[in-house]
Amino acid sequence: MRFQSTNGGRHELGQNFLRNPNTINRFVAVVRETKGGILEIGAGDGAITRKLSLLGRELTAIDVDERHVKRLRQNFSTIRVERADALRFTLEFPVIVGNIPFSLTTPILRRLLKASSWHDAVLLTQWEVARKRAGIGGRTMMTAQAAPWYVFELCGRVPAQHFTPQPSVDGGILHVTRRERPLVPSKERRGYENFVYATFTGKGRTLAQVITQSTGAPSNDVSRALSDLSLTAIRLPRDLDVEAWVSLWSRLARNRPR
Ligand SMILES: C[S@@+](CC[C@H](N)C(=O)[O-])C[C@H]1O[C@@H](n2cnc3c(N)ncnc32)[C@H](O)[C@@H]1O
Repeated sequence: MRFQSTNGGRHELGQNFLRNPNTINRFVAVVRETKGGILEIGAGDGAITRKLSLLGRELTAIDVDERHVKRLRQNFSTIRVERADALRFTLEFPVIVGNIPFSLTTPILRRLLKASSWHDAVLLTQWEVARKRAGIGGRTMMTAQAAPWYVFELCGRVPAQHFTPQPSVDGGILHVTRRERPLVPSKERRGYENFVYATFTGKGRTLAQVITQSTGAPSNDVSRALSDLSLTAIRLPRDLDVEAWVSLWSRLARNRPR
């Protein structure tokens, strides 16, 4: 069935519905391990909503498409259903989940990582995005910036054939957990993020040169820090893990005027 709404067609809304029961169960099994009320983003025709409603927890389902909202309300009388845009709706829920439109992955993730309310997010995103966020094959700048506050875990690959219509790429289940104790004090977050940005975008032939430039620290201090932290073999910022970023921040960048 071709689906139209005042928000645009199926393609614009990223309406790739999950149809594989094993994948739906796998997704909900990750959510089951979390605690507290749940917000489901992009509930669609309720394939995940149905299983979530069996967890016996408070559940709010949103979708931007009014036809889905109408049908969700008819099918799920005990849960709260709202017609809402995931880029605007409140994120004041302990747990945020969803098979989110692939085209909105980055803005939704950015929004989530800025919000302070939730403690777990379970998202079905494009496989490459889920992999990179989880730091497999190198971290993205966004992950490196967020890592002192969040743990990113990859919980499995979802073949494109498990969706209808079939997207051009596989999906991946990403579980993001807020750290109870951040590895960098939250009042230093802006400075830390700037340091990561400056290092990711900095110029230099070696990591030492890049960090010397991004921090303004003397090159001897940078070389000593990299050696003390056993990081001399690392060539690119994306290959630094969260412990390395945090150590470099506290040794070389935190107390330097910028
Ligand atoms: C990939 S489908 C997932 C549907 C269903 N949860 C499933 O897994 O089969 C994404 C859903 O997000 C909805 N959507 C698209 N843009 C949205 C937005 N900005 N805010 C909320 N929902 C949106 C679409 O209408 C669609 O139902």
